[in-house]
Amino acid sequence: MPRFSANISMLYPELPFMERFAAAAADGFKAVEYVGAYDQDPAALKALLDEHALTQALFNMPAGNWAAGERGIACHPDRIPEFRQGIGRAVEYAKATGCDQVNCLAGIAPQGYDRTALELVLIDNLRYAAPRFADAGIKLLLEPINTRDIPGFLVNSTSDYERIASAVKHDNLYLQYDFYHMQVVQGDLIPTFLALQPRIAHVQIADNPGRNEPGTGEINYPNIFRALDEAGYTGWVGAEYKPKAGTSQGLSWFNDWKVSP
Ligand SMILES: O=C(O)[C@H](O)C(=O)CO
Ligand SMILES: [Mg+2]
Repeated sequence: MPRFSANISMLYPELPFMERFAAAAADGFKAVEYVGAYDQDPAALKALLDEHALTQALFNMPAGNWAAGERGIACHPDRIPEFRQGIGRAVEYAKATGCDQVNCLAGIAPQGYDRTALELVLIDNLRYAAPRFADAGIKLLLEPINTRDIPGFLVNSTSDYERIASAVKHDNLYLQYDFYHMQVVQGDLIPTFLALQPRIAHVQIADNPGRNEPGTGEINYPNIFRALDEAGYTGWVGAEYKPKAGTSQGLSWFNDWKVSP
C-alpha cells in the first residue's frame, strides 16, 4: 500500500504553515514534505513532527527568493557560492528533522545564457553536492518540472534527468518523479516509472489539468498506486496539489488508500 506524505506547501493553504502539521496528521497522513522551512527554527519543526508522529519525507534545498519567483539557483552561473552554502543549510535541517532526502530545484534559466552552458553549471553544482549529501547520509534528488507551471525551468523531462545524471557520474543523484509534471511533459507514466525505478527516490501526485486532487482529471491514479505496489516501491508518495474544495474535504482519493494507524 503506498505511503502518502502531505505536501504542506500546497495542502492546507488556509492555515499558517506551522499549523499544517497537526492538520495533516489529523487527516491520517504519516509524513509531511514542503518546499523548505528555512525561516523556522529546526528544533520547532522537529517538535511538531514528534508531537504528531510524522516523518519528514522531503524538502528542497534553499531555492533563492521564492516570493520573488525564483525556483532554485542550481543552474545560475552567478549564484554558485550561494548554492554551495545551501548544502550545509539543507544538511542542518535534514539532520534536525530526521529527513533522509533533499530535492534540488534546478531553477529558471536566467536571461542571456545558452541553455547548454546553464546545464554545465547545474552539473558542476550537482557534482559538488552529491558526495557531500552522501557523506551526511542524505539522498540528493533532481526533479523535472513542466514549463507551463514554471516557464523557463531548466530541467523538464526524465531524459533531461538521465543526461544530467550521466554527466554528474555520482550514485547519490536520484530522480524525483512527479507524475503531474511528467503527464504534462511526456506521458507514458507507468512504463517510464518502471524503467527508472532504481533511480527514483520520491514520487509526487496531482491530476491534470488543474493540478488538483487525484480523480479530478485524466490520470488514472488507482492504476498508478497499484503499479507502485506491484513494483515494490517503498518510498513516499507526496500529495502535491492545489486542493479544489478544501484540503480535508477533497481527500476521498486518499481515504481509499491510506495506511491505517
Ligand atoms: O512544483 C513542484 O512540483 C516541486 O515539487 C516543488 O517543490 C516546487 O516547485
Ligand atoms: Mg513536484
